[in-house]
Order: sequence, then structure tokens, then C-alpha cells
Amino acid sequence: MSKRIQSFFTPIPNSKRHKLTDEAPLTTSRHATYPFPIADLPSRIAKPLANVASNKTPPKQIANKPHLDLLYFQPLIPAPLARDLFQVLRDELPFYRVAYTICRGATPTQIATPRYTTVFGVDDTAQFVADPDADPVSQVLVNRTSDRPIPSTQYQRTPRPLPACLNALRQCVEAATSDATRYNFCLVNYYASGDDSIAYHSDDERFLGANPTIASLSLGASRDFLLKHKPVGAQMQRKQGEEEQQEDLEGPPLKFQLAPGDLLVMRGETQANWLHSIPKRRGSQQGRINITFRRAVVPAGTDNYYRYNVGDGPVYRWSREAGEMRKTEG
Ligand SMILES: O=C(O)CCC(=O)C(=O)O
Ligand SMILES: [Fe+2]
Repeated sequence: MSKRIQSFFTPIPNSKRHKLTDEAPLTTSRHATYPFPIADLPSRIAKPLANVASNKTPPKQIANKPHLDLLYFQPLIPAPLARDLFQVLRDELPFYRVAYTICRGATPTQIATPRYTTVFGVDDTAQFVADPDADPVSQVLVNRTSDRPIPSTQYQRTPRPLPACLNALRQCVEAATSDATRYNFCLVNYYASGDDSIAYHSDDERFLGANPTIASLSLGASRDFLLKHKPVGAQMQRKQGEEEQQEDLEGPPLKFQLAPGDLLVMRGETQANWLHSIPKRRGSQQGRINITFRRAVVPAGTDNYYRYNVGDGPVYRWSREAGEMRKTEG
């Protein structure tokens, strides 16, 4: 048997992938839509994570510019825990490098997303239900009001339930912000190095409803997060006495160096009025994970998120041996 075939038939036990301690082998989250089982958080992470919200240092509110409303937990997750969490999530999650075509005028342009992405969750019109006696792999998607199974034609790509590791983080973030926001989506970005980035944009899609709250958790390498006001329209220019404010908005972008464990919550009119980005950072070889928690209210959100964060290309998984993302076989 060739080495490659042999290793295919000999799955690496979780205890070997995580030999930082002598903990019991991990349980996994499994689902028909996952390309492979996703390990649950080991108790050395899950236990302290459950207490993070009650022990947190209070966030800073940043609302000193027009339409800006941020809550900054610096950090939410203490450094050693954030480091451990970063490694486990990078090891365990399936990632994609999505390419898609947009039409600029009449010319189709091929766009290659400059980072790895993945997504889990479903909009408010549906939910995953588990038969407590059945294998968790059989969790089914049902209509939230009728309880009827969602037909496979409802979505362009089949939605994936949050694996337990991300669900634990969702609970932690919801408890820390204690503002009654309930998130139904987890979008994960992996910036492999300073060459990976996200261009200026706002997350103000209609499928998130008006003034959405978006919570953004950083793990791994620190990166600059830039915010600039959208071009100010005629309506605002007409108002008297705001010349000074206007000048203020046209100045350099606001810059936050997001460090591991930091949580930045963008609220109120922030998405409607501000753009944000993670610019490239020349020379940085370190990886960073960003997880945004969002609430999509209609199926269009689910279709959009899976199209741009999973797509139709190959699955990547972190290889400890190679120290980089590798395409998985099959
Ligand atoms: O990586 C970050 O901190 C920001 C990510 C982001 O803006 C997004 O995924 O929409
Ligand atoms: Fe964003």
C-alpha cells in the first residue's frame, strides 16, 4: 500500500492533533454538510471560555464621530486562552479560497478573495433541529414557524449548522455584550499572512435588516482595522454648522490594532455610514483568524454568505506538518 493510501486509511486521532495536554480525546461535531468532523473545544478551553463574559473588563464605547457606535473589548478573551483557541480553530475548520465573477459594466471580472473564508449558520426563517436520540449528523433544517423540513431547493447551497466550537464562542460573545442580540451566522476569515486582506466595505446588506449589530472577534496575529466615513451626501452638506464635522470625516481613517482576544462590536448606524478594511501588512508572516457574528433575517442572506464564503472550489485544511493550508483530497 502506498504511503498516501495508507495514511488515507489511518485517520489521525484527535489526541495526536492536540497533544498539548493529556486530556481525554475530543468529541467532534459532525454533519452531512461538513467536509470532515470538526473537533469540539477541549475542556481546557471550553471551561474558562464559559466564564469569560462574567470576568470581563468593561468595554470602551467609541461614539465620538457621527454615526459611529463601537464597543471595544480589549481583550474579551485573555491572551493564553486566545492563543490556544486560535490554534484549535485553525486546525479544525474547513476553509475555502473563493473566486467569483462580477460584471463591471459589460465586462466580466474574475475576483479572487484575498484570504481564506468559511461560514456556518442559517437565517431567521429556518433552524436546525436535532433528534436527541439520533446521530447528531442527522440534524435537519426546518422552517422556524411551520417546523416542516426545508426543501433542498430552498437554498442555492445547503446551510451548515454551527459546530460546537463556534457555538460556544457565539454564546460567549452574546453573554459579554448582553444586549439581547442573538446571532445566527458565524463568518470566519483566515489571513494566512500580511498579504491577505479585506478591502474597504460595509456590512449593510438588506438581509441583515436595518442598523445590524455585528460582533467581530480577533485571534492570532494583530492587524490594523481601518474605518472611514462613507462619502458625505448632499443632505449632510446642506446642514449649517457642520463644516467642521465634515472636515473631521475627511481626515485619515480611524485605526485600531486588533489584537488576539479583542472583540469589536459595530452597532447602530455604523454599517450604514462607515467603511472598514484590513489592509495588507508587508512582511508579516503570521496568521490571523477573524470571526464575525451576525444575524441574517431572510434566505437571501444565507445564499449570499455561502456563495461568497464557501463557494464551489476545493476545501483547505491547516497542515501542522507543512505549517500552511493544504487542499484536502476528494
Ligand atoms: O478581519 C476583520 O477584522 C474584518 C472582517 C470583515 O470586515 C468581514 O468579514 O466583513
Ligand atoms: Fe466587514
